[in-house]
Amino acid sequence: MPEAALLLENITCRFAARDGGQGYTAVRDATLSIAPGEFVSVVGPTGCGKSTLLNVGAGLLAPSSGQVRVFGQELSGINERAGYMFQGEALMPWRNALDNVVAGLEFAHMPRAQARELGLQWLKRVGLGGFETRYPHQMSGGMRKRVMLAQTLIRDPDIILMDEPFSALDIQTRQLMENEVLELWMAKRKAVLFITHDLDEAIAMSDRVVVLSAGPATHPIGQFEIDIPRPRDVAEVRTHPRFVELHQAIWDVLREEVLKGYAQQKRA
Ligand SMILES: Nc1ncnc2c1ncn2[C@@H]1O[C@H](COP(=O)(O)OP(=O)(O)OP(=O)(O)O)[C@@H](O)[C@H]1O
Repeated sequence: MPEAALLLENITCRFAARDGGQGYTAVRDATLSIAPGEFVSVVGPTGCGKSTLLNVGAGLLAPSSGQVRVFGQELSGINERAGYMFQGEALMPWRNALDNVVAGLEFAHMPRAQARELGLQWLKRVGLGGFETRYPHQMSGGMRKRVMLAQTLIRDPDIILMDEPFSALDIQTRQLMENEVLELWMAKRKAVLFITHDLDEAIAMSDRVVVLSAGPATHPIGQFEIDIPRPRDVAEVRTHPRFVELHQAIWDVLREEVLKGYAQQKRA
């Protein structure tokens, strides 16, 4: 078997309580592997620990126990082979689109002219050719997401970590962006870990969907190969008979957890 691009092995994450109380075990003994070139989505009820797992994979959060391996190497510190696209707005408001896109290259000391050239190419690739001098407040939510996408992909990471990147967008813009991500991914075939609470999105995009249990002590409780042919259009694929079948099968596992998660939130 080829080496996993990203392997989270027996990960447990405990958060200390502020008042010196018991603390909270968000994730317990979770194992998750993503092969090179594989697109894996993780779904689970709200607050179950999806972002926590992603942060562990990014090297932003050290697990309480367990191990992270990146192409076979044990990870300590930031995962330099990964690009990370957050849920919220992560653009620097004082920088225009181009300067936001090339920020990572600048930090990596790429010469300015070369970074600029690459930045303009990437802006074009995400449909923002000619918008390089726009500031974040002069762009729509969808345009800002495109800038974030270019900012993530410009460094050509071998692993792409996405945490509900399109959840704030309206449905049409969201589907356009999902198709764009799939197109870019088909061209480069990097390993993707995609976090979402939207099962339709997960099935439409992925090679494999992993279902997490409700918290505390979240861990994977099911995984499903998405054997629907590519290329896929995320809107059209929803009517594919196999999509409907897979949706039913995954929802059967997820439903119970969503109800548990909801009940816990009401108690909190
Ligand atoms: N730094 C922290 N300190 C204490 N508790 C935390 C911390 N980070 C996360 N948690 C808790 O761990 C649990 C999992 O959080 P996480 O953000 O990973 O869930 P999620 O599945 O990504 O949520 P959502 O679906 O709402 O985005 C939550 O109960 C959260 O309150």
